[in-house]
Amino acid sequence: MSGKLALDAKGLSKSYKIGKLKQSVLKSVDFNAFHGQVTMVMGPSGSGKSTLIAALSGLMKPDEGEVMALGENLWKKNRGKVDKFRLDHCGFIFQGFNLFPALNATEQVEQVLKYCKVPKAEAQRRAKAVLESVGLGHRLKQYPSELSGGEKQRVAIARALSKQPQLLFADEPTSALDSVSGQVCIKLLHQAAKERGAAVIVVTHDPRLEAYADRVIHMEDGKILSDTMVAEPPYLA
Ligand SMILES: Nc1ncnc2c1ncn2[C@@H]1O[C@H](COP(=O)(O)OP(=O)(O)OP(=O)(O)O)[C@@H](O)[C@H]1O
Repeated sequence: MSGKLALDAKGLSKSYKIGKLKQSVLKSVDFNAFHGQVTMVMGPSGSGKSTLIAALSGLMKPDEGEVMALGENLWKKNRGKVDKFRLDHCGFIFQGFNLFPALNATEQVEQVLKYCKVPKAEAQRRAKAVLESVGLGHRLKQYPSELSGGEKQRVAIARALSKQPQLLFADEPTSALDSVSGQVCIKLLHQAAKERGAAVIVVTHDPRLEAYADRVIHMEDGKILSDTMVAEPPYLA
């Protein structure tokens, strides 16, 4: 699986209308990502990174262009099938963690598995195992208000990993974290690519994360300016 094309997008364009003004946010962008690789998307604020992720993951339909995701033409599907694709194959990690305040760490993960129709006993077993794998075996019953920022992000990562997605999207996953927690977070994403063959796409401003990237893409003003394969990622050194 590793090294195979997971995402292949061509000619993605998107504009937003604000009053009478039309702002072009993606300008015919071609993008691809491979299983087993961490692809980092960097660029200034407003350059279209989050919009690109949204178009690649089935969150927002582009005005033009095509996304082949795991061999399927994503935007040719009807809304329900796009949602189902996202549920079955995509994991998301966001800057703000997006945890439910009323659920403890285990329940956060079980909730997602319930949506994926995993039987209850299996969901309980998997939630515990995945939380242990991100180093939260001692925080299984804690609520978000009782967890540090780094721990909350690890719950969010556990939740995203629990359904074993082939496509993992992280949008500024470390920006609310101190550098140690940020490193733990990126190492877990890196592990998902290397051990499970997920295609991991990370939008970030954080240059420290480049050390874990197989590929770094720079965006500016709705276009890809550069796309660099890191021949020997520094983390191996
Ligand atoms: N729903 C929307 N309606 C109108 N404009 C939007 C919408 N979403 C994004 N934009 C605009 O599109 C542009 C690109 O936004 P996007 O979030 O993709 O950029 P970004 O590179 O991810 O920025 P940041 O690094 O600040 O998160 C911005 O100017 C933003 O204001």
